[in-house]
Amino acid sequence: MAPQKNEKNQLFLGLFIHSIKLGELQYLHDTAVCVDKSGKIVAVEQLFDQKKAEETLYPKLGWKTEDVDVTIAEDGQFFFPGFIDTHIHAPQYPNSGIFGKSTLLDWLNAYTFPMEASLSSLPKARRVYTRCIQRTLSHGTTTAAYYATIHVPSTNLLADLCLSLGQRAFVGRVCMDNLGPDYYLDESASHSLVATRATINHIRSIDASFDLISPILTPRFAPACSVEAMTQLGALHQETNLPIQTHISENVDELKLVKDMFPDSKNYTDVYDRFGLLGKRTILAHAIHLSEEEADLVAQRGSKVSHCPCSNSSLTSGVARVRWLLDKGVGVGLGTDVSGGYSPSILDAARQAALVSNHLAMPPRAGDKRPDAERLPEDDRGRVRLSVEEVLHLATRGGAEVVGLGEKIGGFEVGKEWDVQLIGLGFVPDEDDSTEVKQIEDTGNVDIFGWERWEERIAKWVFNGDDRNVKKVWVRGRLVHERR
Ligand SMILES: O=c1[nH]c(=O)c2nc[nH]c2[nH]1
Ligand SMILES: [Zn+2]
Repeated sequence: MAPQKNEKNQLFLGLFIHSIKLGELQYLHDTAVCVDKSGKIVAVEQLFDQKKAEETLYPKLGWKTEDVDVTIAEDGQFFFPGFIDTHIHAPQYPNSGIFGKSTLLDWLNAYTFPMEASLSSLPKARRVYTRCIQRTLSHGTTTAAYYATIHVPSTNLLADLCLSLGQRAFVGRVCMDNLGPDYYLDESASHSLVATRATINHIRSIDASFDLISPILTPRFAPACSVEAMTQLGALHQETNLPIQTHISENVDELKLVKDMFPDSKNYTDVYDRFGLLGKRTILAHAIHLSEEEADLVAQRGSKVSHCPCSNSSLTSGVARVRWLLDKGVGVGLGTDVSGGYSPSILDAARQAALVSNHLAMPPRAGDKRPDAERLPEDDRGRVRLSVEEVLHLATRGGAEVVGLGEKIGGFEVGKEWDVQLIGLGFVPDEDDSTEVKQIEDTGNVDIFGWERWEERIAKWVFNGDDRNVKKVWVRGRLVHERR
């Protein structure tokens, strides 16, 4: 197995929308984008006409008309960079929506460990992982940073399935030799390392240069890893420079646990730092309760944060201060954190990131002791709110930086790879008074378009859109999802 090659060059015509920096979307109307057989963007020109593209662009690129597939965005449709899910647990997918009134530590024991343990079964792993990949692709996720389970064969299977279904992915065998139940625990630190190396070797055997699928070192979180395990993972990172993903500062009981278990460390962030696990390639999920000093250290080390608003609300973990992190220069992306988060959609995560930031902006009630709100000077309350343009940045270009692929994906520049979704918003012209039910089915739930500015349409998409609006999805130029 190896990443598939495309048989033809491709021409895409129409409207392209992407984030060019935090808070700024660029609208490229009447534009042509050429993508070569390797899936790379080789030309971006403002000229909508297919004939003109054939006459002016093809000769420059050495293309012949019969060797090119053409995709045109119709009225109400636009090309948008694929979403990047910087934090998702594939084996927890069947638990989506089941969390009751639990919080992190009891949720892990009640729901999560039993489900993850059951994925030692390869037939079950195949079913669950296939659905998880297909579902996230159908929501426009072209790259995912996956946690698998402690089992090597099913983790390797997740990597195989991502490759064959065409989703760009980071796949991590979960390291946990502590805290978990007897039935779901690495035997020892050294066993944990051997198993991690086995998955790295497997991924190298299916995608030698980690072009589409990359291994990622995955200490579950500090309380689940012994000192030996973290020492060895730090050394493995030093040796391989592979990316790292873990959780940090999600829940107040977790913080107490970390304090008790690592009395010599100054704080939670220092635990990872001591073991060499806090570097440029580290993705830290949640980061809700970090102190000023910890956030400064995260910024200094160049580590990144995966913001998971749906999970943070579902498990009542807290409200992450995204603006505060961004102001410190910390790179932030979005994560679904399935199944702490119940939704597989990064569009949903973007929407919830905006709403959760609004909560930070609301003045606290008298007597409210929560530090986040009280610390905020009144003048800053509006500034903590994340705009539509900002959350879409976190969902795409920001996420690409978080997973270390900022040079490769996240926007429409020559040299980037074609990881893209075609969004259809059910354009209904103002004068169309049709009440046919069929029309509603065809357009998804965003059928309220036709009169407003494009900026307003995008806001409507963020707050009302879903997978029905995702018409086609490509990764590296390969069509990996099409809505029929
Ligand atoms: O959101 C979370 N999901 C998990 O599976 C997990 N494990 C440790 N900490 C965690 N947090
Ligand atoms: Zn998680």
